[in-house]
Amino acid sequence: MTATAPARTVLRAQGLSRVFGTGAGEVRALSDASLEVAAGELLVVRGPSGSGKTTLLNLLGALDRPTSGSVWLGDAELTALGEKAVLTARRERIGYVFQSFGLVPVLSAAENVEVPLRLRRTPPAERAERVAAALDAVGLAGHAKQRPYELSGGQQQRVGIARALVAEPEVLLADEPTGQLDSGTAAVVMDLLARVVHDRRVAAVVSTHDPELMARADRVVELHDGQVVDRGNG
Ligand SMILES: Nc1ncnc2c1ncn2[C@@H]1O[C@H](COP(=O)(O)OP(=O)(O)OP(=O)(O)O)[C@@H](O)[C@H]1O
Repeated sequence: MTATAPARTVLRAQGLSRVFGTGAGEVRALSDASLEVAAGELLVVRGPSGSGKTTLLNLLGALDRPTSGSVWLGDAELTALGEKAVLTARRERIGYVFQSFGLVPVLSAAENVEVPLRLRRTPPAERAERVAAALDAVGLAGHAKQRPYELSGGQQQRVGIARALVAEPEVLLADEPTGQLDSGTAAVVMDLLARVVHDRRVAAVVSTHDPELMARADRVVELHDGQVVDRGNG
């Protein structure tokens, strides 16, 4: 008999709420949302436009602070850290993938992937090695010198994934990563994301509108009007 150790929880949100003050009054974007993500798990957050997916991902990634509730990354309570410590946690422990890729247009694919390593002051020789390995892992070894405009949308997002993973984060957050891709390319990118999450044992949260992308999820959380309404296939 083989015993499998339960997967380690890496990211945990407890009772997260976020209220935005606007000229027209208060908007409750997220209400009392709780979730956990384990190492090597791909959690998909789905829900209609305006349901709070981006708000939730921004809070999980410490890009925003909740009105109430907490986010834990391992033993560290992200929501209790000061600005400097949050910045360090973001650089060292979390990788981000954006819907519009977020690549720097004047930098090559390799230079874009290198950015997180420069921010972490990784020595140049090690940077070159890790960038090459990251581009290889997303199938772009032959495209290192190309600028973003010389790449297709799917290739640009693969560069985005390589950049998010090059520094070996514990957490990967992707907000609508396939939102600007046609359905065939979206499927390729989502398959790649699922593979790297499982291979590298990253705890990943991916938001999407696209029902087809649910198939790659280990677990699905559904948001409606800022509330977790359903735990889908999990
Ligand atoms: N900075 C802000 N100020 C005011 N209201 C905001 C702000 N950010 C989000 N909201 C509101 O919070 C709610 C949730 O928005 P959010 O962007 O999180 O939804 P979403 O599910 O990501 O939507 P989409 O799928 O369209 O990207 C919406 O009603 C939105 O208008």
